[in-house]
Amino acid sequence: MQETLAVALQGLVKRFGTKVAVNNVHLEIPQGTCYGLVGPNGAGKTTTLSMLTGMLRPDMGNAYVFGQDVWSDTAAAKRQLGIMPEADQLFNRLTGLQLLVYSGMLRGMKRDVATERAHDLLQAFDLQGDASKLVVDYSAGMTKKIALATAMIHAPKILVLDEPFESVDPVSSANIRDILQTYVRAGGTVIVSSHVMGLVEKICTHVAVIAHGQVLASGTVAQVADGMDLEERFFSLVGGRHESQGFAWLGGVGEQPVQDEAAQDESGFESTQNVPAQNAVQQ
Ligand SMILES: Nc1ncnc2c1ncn2[C@@H]1O[C@H](COP(=O)(O)OP(=O)(O)OP(=O)(O)O)[C@@H](O)[C@H]1O
Repeated sequence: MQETLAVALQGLVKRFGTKVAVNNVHLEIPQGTCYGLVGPNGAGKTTTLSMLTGMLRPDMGNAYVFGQDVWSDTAAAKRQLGIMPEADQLFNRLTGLQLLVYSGMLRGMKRDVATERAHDLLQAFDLQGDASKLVVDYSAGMTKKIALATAMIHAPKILVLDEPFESVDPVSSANIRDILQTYVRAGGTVIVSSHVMGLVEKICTHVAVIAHGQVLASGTVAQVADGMDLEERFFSLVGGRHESQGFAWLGGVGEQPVQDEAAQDESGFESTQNVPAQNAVQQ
Protein backbone atom coordinates (compact mmCIF):
# COMPACT_ATOMS: atom_id res chain seq x y z
CA MET A 1 0.00 0.00 0.00
CA GLN A 2 1.26 3.49 -0.88
CA GLU A 3 2.14 5.41 2.29
CA THR A 4 0.62 8.84 2.77
CA LEU A 5 3.15 11.65 3.01
CA ALA A 6 2.43 14.07 5.83
CA VAL A 7 5.20 16.39 4.65
CA ALA A 8 7.30 16.69 1.51
CA LEU A 9 10.12 19.19 1.20
CA GLN A 10 11.45 19.69 -2.31
CA GLY A 11 14.62 21.60 -3.02
CA LEU A 12 14.26 24.11 -0.19
CA VAL A 13 16.82 26.90 -0.23
CA LYS A 14 17.15 29.84 2.16
CA ARG A 15 19.90 32.45 2.21
CA PHE A 16 20.55 35.13 4.77
CA GLY A 17 22.82 37.59 2.95
CA THR A 18 25.75 35.52 1.76
CA LYS A 19 25.02 32.70 4.22
CA VAL A 20 23.21 29.73 2.66
CA ALA A 21 21.34 28.42 5.71
CA VAL A 22 19.37 25.73 3.86
CA ASN A 23 20.83 24.35 0.67
CA ASN A 24 18.51 22.19 -1.46
CA VAL A 25 16.77 20.15 1.23
CA HIS A 26 14.60 17.26 0.08
CA LEU A 27 12.73 15.23 2.68
CA GLU A 28 9.69 12.97 2.73
CA ILE A 29 7.96 12.43 6.06
CA PRO A 30 5.36 9.64 6.06
CA GLN A 31 2.18 10.03 8.11
CA GLY A 32 2.22 8.22 11.46
CA THR A 33 5.94 8.60 12.04
CA CYS A 34 7.99 10.40 14.62
CA TYR A 35 10.66 12.07 12.52
CA GLY A 36 13.76 13.48 14.18
CA LEU A 37 15.86 16.26 12.68
CA VAL A 38 19.35 16.21 14.12
CA GLY A 39 22.36 18.31 13.28
CA PRO A 40 25.01 20.53 14.81
CA ASN A 41 24.35 24.10 15.90
CA GLY A 42 23.63 26.28 12.89
CA ALA A 43 22.93 23.27 10.62
CA GLY A 44 19.68 24.77 9.29
CA LYS A 45 17.09 22.75 11.23
CA THR A 46 15.07 25.69 12.56
CA THR A 47 15.22 27.48 9.20
CA THR A 48 13.94 24.32 7.47
CA LEU A 49 11.10 23.94 9.99
CA SER A 50 10.20 27.63 9.62
CA MET A 51 9.79 27.19 5.85
CA LEU A 52 7.59 24.15 6.46
CA THR A 53 5.37 25.92 8.98
CA GLY A 54 4.69 29.02 6.92
CA MET A 55 6.88 31.31 9.04
CA LEU A 56 9.71 31.91 6.56
CA ARG A 57 9.30 32.03 2.79
CA PRO A 58 11.83 29.87 0.92
CA ASP A 59 14.07 31.47 -1.71
CA MET A 60 13.59 28.32 -3.77
CA GLY A 61 11.77 25.01 -3.51
CA ASN A 62 8.45 23.92 -2.06
CA ALA A 63 7.02 22.54 1.14
CA TYR A 64 3.87 20.39 1.10
CA VAL A 65 1.62 19.36 3.98
CA PHE A 66 -0.60 16.45 2.96
CA GLY A 67 -0.04 17.48 -0.65
CA GLN A 68 -1.01 21.10 -0.01
CA ASP A 69 1.62 23.66 -1.02
CA VAL A 70 2.34 25.57 2.19
CA TRP A 71 3.18 28.80 0.39
CA SER A 72 0.19 28.88 -1.96
CA ASP A 73 -2.31 28.53 0.92
CA THR A 74 -0.50 29.06 4.20
CA ALA A 75 -3.68 29.19 6.30
CA ALA A 76 -4.86 25.78 5.02
CA ALA A 77 -1.46 24.21 5.71
CA LYS A 78 -1.30 25.76 9.19
CA ARG A 79 -4.65 24.22 10.11
CA GLN A 80 -3.00 20.79 9.90
CA LEU A 81 -0.05 21.82 12.02
CA GLY A 82 0.56 22.14 15.73
CA ILE A 83 3.61 24.35 16.14
CA MET A 84 5.32 24.61 19.48
CA PRO A 85 6.02 28.31 20.11
CA GLU A 86 9.26 29.63 21.56
CA ALA A 87 9.03 30.84 25.15
CA ASP A 88 9.21 34.49 24.06
CA GLN A 89 6.27 33.99 21.67
CA LEU A 90 3.87 32.96 24.46
CA PHE A 91 1.31 35.35 25.95
CA ASN A 92 2.96 34.95 29.30
CA ARG A 93 0.73 37.39 31.20
CA LEU A 94 -1.99 34.75 31.06
CA THR A 95 -2.23 31.84 33.46
CA GLY A 96 -1.43 28.37 32.10
CA LEU A 97 -5.14 27.54 31.91
CA GLN A 98 -6.03 30.85 30.24
CA LEU A 99 -3.24 30.41 27.69
CA LEU A 100 -4.45 26.96 26.69
CA VAL A 101 -8.11 27.98 26.43
CA TYR A 102 -7.12 31.08 24.44
CA SER A 103 -4.93 28.98 22.09
CA GLY A 104 -7.83 26.60 21.49
CA MET A 105 -10.29 29.44 20.84
CA LEU A 106 -7.82 31.09 18.43
CA ARG A 107 -8.00 27.81 16.50
CA GLY A 108 -11.79 28.09 16.32
CA MET A 109 -12.68 25.83 19.25
CA LYS A 110 -15.67 26.54 21.51
CA ARG A 111 -14.71 27.75 24.97
CA ASP A 112 -16.15 24.74 26.84
CA VAL A 113 -14.37 22.24 24.57
CA ALA A 114 -11.12 24.19 24.83
CA THR A 115 -11.47 24.34 28.63
CA GLU A 116 -12.07 20.60 28.91
CA ARG A 117 -9.05 19.81 26.75
CA ALA A 118 -6.94 22.39 28.60
CA HIS A 119 -7.57 20.54 31.87
CA ASP A 120 -6.70 17.21 30.22
CA LEU A 121 -3.44 18.67 28.92
CA LEU A 122 -2.53 20.34 32.23
CA GLN A 123 -2.96 17.00 33.95
CA ALA A 124 -1.01 15.11 31.28
CA PHE A 125 1.89 17.57 31.56
CA ASP A 126 1.89 17.60 35.40
CA LEU A 127 0.88 21.26 35.44
CA GLN A 128 -2.56 21.04 37.07
CA GLY A 129 -1.16 22.54 40.30
CA ASP A 130 0.10 25.54 38.35
CA ALA A 131 -2.96 26.13 36.17
CA SER A 132 -3.70 29.48 37.88
CA LYS A 133 -0.13 30.73 37.87
CA LEU A 134 0.99 33.32 35.29
CA VAL A 135 3.11 31.73 32.57
CA VAL A 136 5.73 34.45 33.09
CA ASP A 137 6.33 32.89 36.52
CA TYR A 138 6.79 29.36 35.13
CA SER A 139 10.22 27.71 35.21
CA ALA A 140 11.99 26.96 31.89
CA GLY A 141 10.78 23.34 31.91
CA MET A 142 7.20 24.30 32.80
CA THR A 143 7.26 26.86 29.97
CA LYS A 144 8.36 24.15 27.51
CA LYS A 145 5.50 21.94 28.66
CA ILE A 146 2.81 24.62 28.38
CA ALA A 147 4.19 25.58 24.93
CA LEU A 148 3.87 21.95 23.83
CA ALA A 149 0.34 21.80 25.23
CA THR A 150 -0.69 24.91 23.23
CA ALA A 151 0.52 23.13 20.07
CA MET A 152 -1.67 20.11 20.81
CA ILE A 153 -4.97 21.58 21.98
CA HIS A 154 -6.63 21.71 18.55
CA ALA A 155 -5.65 18.07 17.81
CA PRO A 156 -3.48 18.81 14.76
CA LYS A 157 -2.45 16.08 12.33
CA ILE A 158 1.21 17.09 12.49
CA LEU A 159 3.16 18.34 15.48
CA VAL A 160 6.29 20.39 14.80
CA LEU A 161 8.50 20.58 17.86
CA ASP A 162 11.81 22.40 18.15
CA GLU A 163 13.80 20.99 21.10
CA PRO A 164 10.72 20.01 23.16
CA PHE A 165 12.65 18.27 25.94
CA GLU A 166 15.11 21.05 26.75
CA SER A 167 14.98 21.82 30.51
CA VAL A 168 12.22 19.27 31.08
CA ASP A 169 12.75 16.94 34.05
CA PRO A 170 13.13 13.18 33.45
CA VAL A 171 9.68 12.22 34.77
CA SER A 172 7.92 14.84 32.67
CA SER A 173 10.08 13.84 29.66
CA ALA A 174 8.95 10.24 30.01
CA ASN A 175 5.30 11.38 30.29
CA ILE A 176 5.64 13.57 27.20
CA ARG A 177 7.26 10.67 25.32
CA ASP A 178 4.27 8.48 26.18
CA ILE A 179 1.86 11.19 24.97
CA LEU A 180 3.75 11.58 21.69
CA GLN A 181 3.98 7.83 21.12
CA THR A 182 0.23 7.43 21.68
CA TYR A 183 -0.38 10.31 19.26
CA VAL A 184 1.82 8.64 16.61
CA ARG A 185 0.12 5.26 17.10
CA ALA A 186 -3.21 7.01 16.46
CA GLY A 187 -1.90 8.25 13.09
CA GLY A 188 -0.42 11.61 14.13
CA THR A 189 2.95 12.72 12.78
CA VAL A 190 5.63 14.30 14.96
CA ILE A 191 8.55 16.25 13.54
CA VAL A 192 11.04 16.99 16.24
CA SER A 193 14.38 18.74 16.15
CA SER A 194 16.72 17.75 18.93
CA HIS A 195 20.38 17.54 19.86
CA VAL A 196 19.79 14.69 22.28
CA MET A 197 20.60 11.62 20.23
CA GLY A 198 19.56 9.12 22.91
CA LEU A 199 16.15 10.70 23.02
CA VAL A 200 15.75 10.69 19.26
CA GLU A 201 16.70 7.01 19.27
CA LYS A 202 14.07 6.38 21.96
CA ILE A 203 11.09 8.18 20.45
CA CYS A 204 11.72 8.55 16.72
CA THR A 205 10.95 6.00 14.04
CA HIS A 206 12.80 8.06 11.42
CA VAL A 207 15.63 10.55 11.43
CA ALA A 208 17.38 12.98 9.10
CA VAL A 209 20.90 14.19 9.78
CA ILE A 210 21.36 17.79 8.62
CA ALA A 211 24.63 19.71 8.41
CA HIS A 212 25.58 22.88 6.52
CA GLY A 213 22.00 23.19 5.30
CA GLN A 214 21.96 19.78 3.62
CA VAL A 215 20.49 16.37 4.43
CA LEU A 216 23.41 13.96 4.86
CA ALA A 217 21.28 10.89 5.62
CA SER A 218 17.60 10.14 6.13
CA GLY A 219 15.32 7.16 6.64
CA THR A 220 14.32 4.91 9.50
CA VAL A 221 16.54 5.20 12.57
CA ALA A 222 17.97 1.73 11.80
CA GLN A 223 18.75 2.70 8.19
CA VAL A 224 20.51 5.89 9.20
CA ALA A 225 22.38 4.30 12.12
CA ASP A 226 23.60 1.63 9.69
CA GLY A 227 24.53 -0.86 12.40
CA MET A 228 26.20 1.75 14.61
CA ASP A 229 25.07 3.58 17.69
CA LEU A 230 23.14 6.63 16.32
CA GLU A 231 25.45 9.07 18.06
CA GLU A 232 28.57 7.40 16.63
CA ARG A 233 26.97 7.45 13.20
CA PHE A 234 26.13 11.13 13.68
CA PHE A 235 29.78 11.91 14.49
CA SER A 236 30.98 9.97 11.46
CA LEU A 237 28.58 11.85 9.18
CA VAL A 238 28.99 15.31 10.62
CA GLY A 239 32.58 15.23 11.85
CA GLY A 240 33.81 18.01 14.11
CA ARG A 241 35.02 15.83 17.00
CA HIS A 242 38.53 16.78 18.05
CA GLU A 243 41.03 15.83 20.69
CA SER A 244 40.13 17.46 23.96
CA GLN A 245 42.29 20.50 24.58
CA GLY A 246 43.27 20.84 28.20
CA PHE A 247 43.23 24.57 28.76
CA ALA A 248 46.17 25.05 31.06
CA TRP A 249 44.63 28.29 32.35
CA LEU A 250 41.36 26.57 33.33
CA GLY A 251 42.93 24.73 36.20
CA GLY A 252 40.62 25.53 39.09
CA VAL A 253 43.40 24.92 41.60
CA GLY A 254 46.16 25.86 39.18
CA GLU A 255 48.60 28.76 39.29
CA GLN A 256 47.54 32.03 40.88
CA PRO A 257 47.62 35.12 38.65
CA VAL A 258 51.06 36.72 38.59
CA GLN A 259 51.21 40.16 40.20
CA ASP A 260 52.85 42.05 37.36
CA GLU A 261 54.67 45.31 37.90
CA ALA A 262 53.06 46.83 34.84
CA ALA A 263 49.61 48.21 35.46
CA GLN A 264 48.67 47.72 31.80
CA ASP A 265 48.36 44.39 30.02
CA GLU A 266 48.98 43.78 26.32
CA SER A 267 45.42 44.68 25.44
CA GLY A 268 46.01 48.13 26.81
CA PHE A 269 43.48 47.76 29.63
CA GLU A 270 44.51 48.85 33.04
CA SER A 271 44.52 45.98 35.49
CA THR A 272 42.69 47.05 38.65
CA GLN A 273 44.52 44.26 40.47
CA ASN A 274 47.79 46.05 39.91
CA VAL A 275 46.60 49.59 40.48
CA PRO A 276 48.38 51.02 43.50
CA ALA A 277 46.05 51.53 46.42
CA GLN A 278 46.50 55.30 46.48
CA ASN A 279 45.27 55.48 42.85
CA ALA A 280 42.44 53.00 43.30
CA VAL A 281 40.88 54.90 46.19
CA GLN A 282 40.42 58.56 45.44
CA GLN A 283 41.12 60.52 48.53
N1 LIG B 1 17.35 35.55 10.67
C1 LIG B 1 18.59 35.18 10.37
N2 LIG B 1 19.47 36.07 9.89
C2 LIG B 1 20.72 35.72 9.57
N3 LIG B 1 21.22 34.46 9.69
C3 LIG B 1 20.38 33.54 10.17
C4 LIG B 1 19.04 33.83 10.53
N4 LIG B 1 18.44 32.69 10.97
C5 LIG B 1 19.37 31.74 10.89
N5 LIG B 1 20.54 32.23 10.40
C6 LIG B 1 21.77 31.48 10.15
O1 LIG B 1 21.41 30.34 9.39
C7 LIG B 1 22.15 29.20 9.83
C8 LIG B 1 21.17 28.09 10.23
O2 LIG B 1 20.51 28.49 11.42
P1 LIG B 1 19.38 27.60 12.11
O3 LIG B 1 18.83 28.41 13.23
O4 LIG B 1 18.44 27.12 11.08
O5 LIG B 1 20.24 26.38 12.63
P2 LIG B 1 19.84 25.18 13.63
O6 LIG B 1 20.24 23.93 12.96
O7 LIG B 1 18.42 25.31 14.04
O8 LIG B 1 20.81 25.48 14.84
P3 LIG B 1 20.69 25.17 16.42
O9 LIG B 1 20.79 23.69 16.57
O10 LIG B 1 21.87 25.88 16.98
O11 LIG B 1 19.38 25.75 16.90
C9 LIG B 1 23.06 29.69 10.95
O12 LIG B 1 24.33 29.97 10.39
C10 LIG B 1 22.38 30.96 11.43
O13 LIG B 1 23.33 31.87 11.93
